[in-house]
Amino acid sequence: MYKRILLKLSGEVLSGEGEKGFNHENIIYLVDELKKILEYGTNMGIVIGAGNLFRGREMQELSPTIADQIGMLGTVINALYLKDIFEKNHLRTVVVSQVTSLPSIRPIHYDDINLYFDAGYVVIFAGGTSNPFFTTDTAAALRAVEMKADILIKGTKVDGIYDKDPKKYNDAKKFNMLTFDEAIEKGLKIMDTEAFSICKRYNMKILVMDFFKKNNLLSAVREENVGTLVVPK
Ligand SMILES: Nc1ncnc2c1ncn2[C@@H]1O[C@H](COP(=O)(O)OP(=O)(O)O)[C@@H](O)[C@H]1O
Ligand SMILES: O=c1ccn([C@@H]2O[C@H](COP(=O)(O)OP(=O)(O)O)[C@@H](O)[C@H]2O)c(=O)[nH]1
Repeated sequence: MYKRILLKLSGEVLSGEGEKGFNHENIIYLVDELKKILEYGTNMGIVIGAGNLFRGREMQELSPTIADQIGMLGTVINALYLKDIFEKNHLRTVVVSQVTSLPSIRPIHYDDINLYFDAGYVVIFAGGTSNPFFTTDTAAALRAVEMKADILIKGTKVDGIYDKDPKKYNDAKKFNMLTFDEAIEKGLKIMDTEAFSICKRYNMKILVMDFFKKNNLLSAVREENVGTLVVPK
């Protein structure tokens, strides 16, 4: 069983696929799925996206640098929203970020991360990488390496990595396992090349799995055969 994981969740986990905003049922589903894992004492870092609010590339009328800063602020909004709901459901949570100074957000200090985990807190990393032109997948790769996670788990709306987008092609074939080099060479669009290449450099395994299937996250953390694993060799 993995002891320390970085979970990357798309903003749409909070709204429902293709929706905007917050859907309480979806968020309670997330809380329930996390509780099943946290009861084992698993150290849990979360990088949350902002697709339920703003994606830089969707704001064509704006300059990309501004649109992306709005996108990053969206991840901060999601992180604070989650912190409150988590705590109302008895999950102690700390939000850390470099992009904003607000009373409920702490700066990222490496020395503190272990203290938060030891005290049983979920750590939500908000604000992406702090730079425009990146995505929260790349932030997840960075934070996974920084917090020395056993694995980066991308919880998403498909059940793994395919040779082409399974939402567009019925004949797409799923991989059970592939290497970072294969993922990069094949140009698989499930994650950014930047994220794959950071994980490759630091030997950080990635698991892509269907977050919307009940108990799937627990199976993933128990190292059962779900989703697609991306490994160094
Ligand atoms: N090779 C691929 N294998 C699996 N999913 C893929 C692939 N290429 C594109 N996708 C798409 O990537 C999506 C998941 O990425 P996700 O990060 O959740 O999206 P976003 O970041 O846009 O919210 C899936 O819905 C799927 O349609
Ligand atoms: O390091 C980062 C992370 C995110 N973003 C912006 O924040 C938005 C939301 O992140 P993402 O698209 O990764 O969210 P998700 O699709 O996972 O919900 C992106 O579209 C970018 O505009 C950014 O500029 N830099």
